[in-house]
Amino acid sequence: MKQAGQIIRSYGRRFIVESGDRTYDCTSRGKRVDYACGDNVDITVLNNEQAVIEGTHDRHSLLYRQDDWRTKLIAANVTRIFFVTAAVPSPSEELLGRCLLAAEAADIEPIIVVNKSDLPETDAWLQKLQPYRALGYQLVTISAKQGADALRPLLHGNTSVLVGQSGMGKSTITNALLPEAAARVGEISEALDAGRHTTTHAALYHLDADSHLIDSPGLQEFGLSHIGATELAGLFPEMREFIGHCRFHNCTHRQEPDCALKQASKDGHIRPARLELLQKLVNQAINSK
Ligand SMILES: Nc1nc2c(ncn2[C@@H]2O[C@H](COP(=O)(O)OP(=O)(O)OP(=O)(O)O)[C@@H](O)[C@H]2O)c(=O)[nH]1
Ligand SMILES: [Zn+2]
Repeated sequence: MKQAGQIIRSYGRRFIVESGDRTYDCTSRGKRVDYACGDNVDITVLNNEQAVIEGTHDRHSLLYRQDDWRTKLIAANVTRIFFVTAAVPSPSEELLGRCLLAAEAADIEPIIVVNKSDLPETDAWLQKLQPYRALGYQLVTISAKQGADALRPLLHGNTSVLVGQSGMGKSTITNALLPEAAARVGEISEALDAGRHTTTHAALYHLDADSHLIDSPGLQEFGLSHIGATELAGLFPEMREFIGHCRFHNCTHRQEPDCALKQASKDGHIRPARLELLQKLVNQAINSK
């Protein structure tokens, strides 16, 4: 008999599905792997521990990244993305920029969490991130080692996902918010991860009846080849008002004369680093065709 459930762990090919007050270790029909943590699914129960995923229900949202040929689903049905960053170890501003674009493309609100505020290096990194606040993104500064309660009001009523480079503190945040659940889940993941400390799979935790949190594995890259060249500029909030004012209606904002975005950058309305990111992504989108 089929029953409904939700994927709360995704190991790539194996999934843990929560259904009612039970969890099942699941495989998928035909070895389908296009399921993500947070997906609402139908399962066929085989026994007390095992079930098979038959398919997903419609998704409200899907956050994913795509390198040239590989699609990596990050989380489904999330309403907020927390990009977790810290001054140590070496944060990448490009990765932040790419993640913000993926959030804009998926129509999910991103929030930037600057973790490790206890470290002296944090001030300089926070300064570098101020322009993102001007773009309308919320920045929250915390020290997860001391607690993550400042995030609670932002998590409330949402299904949130933590994304970011490895070592920025996503798991520390999860543990601070959910000491008991994390300890319980630690048992499952230890058996599967053979004692590794780094997060190797996405995991969904319940904060309360309507607030849920997904911790995801650390990212080193964030491929956006699912976003077409013409779509990219519209995902940069500061570029929107200039789109449509270039001399050529199909301007790619690279070599063309009288490009409204390049002019806006010269006039100080668009930071050069952001225009360079756009141009780099347009190059990649055009070359990968
Ligand atoms: N100083 C300081 N260190 C922190 C803080 N939060 C986390 N750390 C440390 O940063 C390191 C990485 O933390 P994790 O929570 O494992 O990072 P992660 O983002 O989950 O990393 P992955 O699982 O690899 O994706 C650990 O040594 C933490 O103790 C903080 O607020 N201040
Ligand atoms: Zn242009």
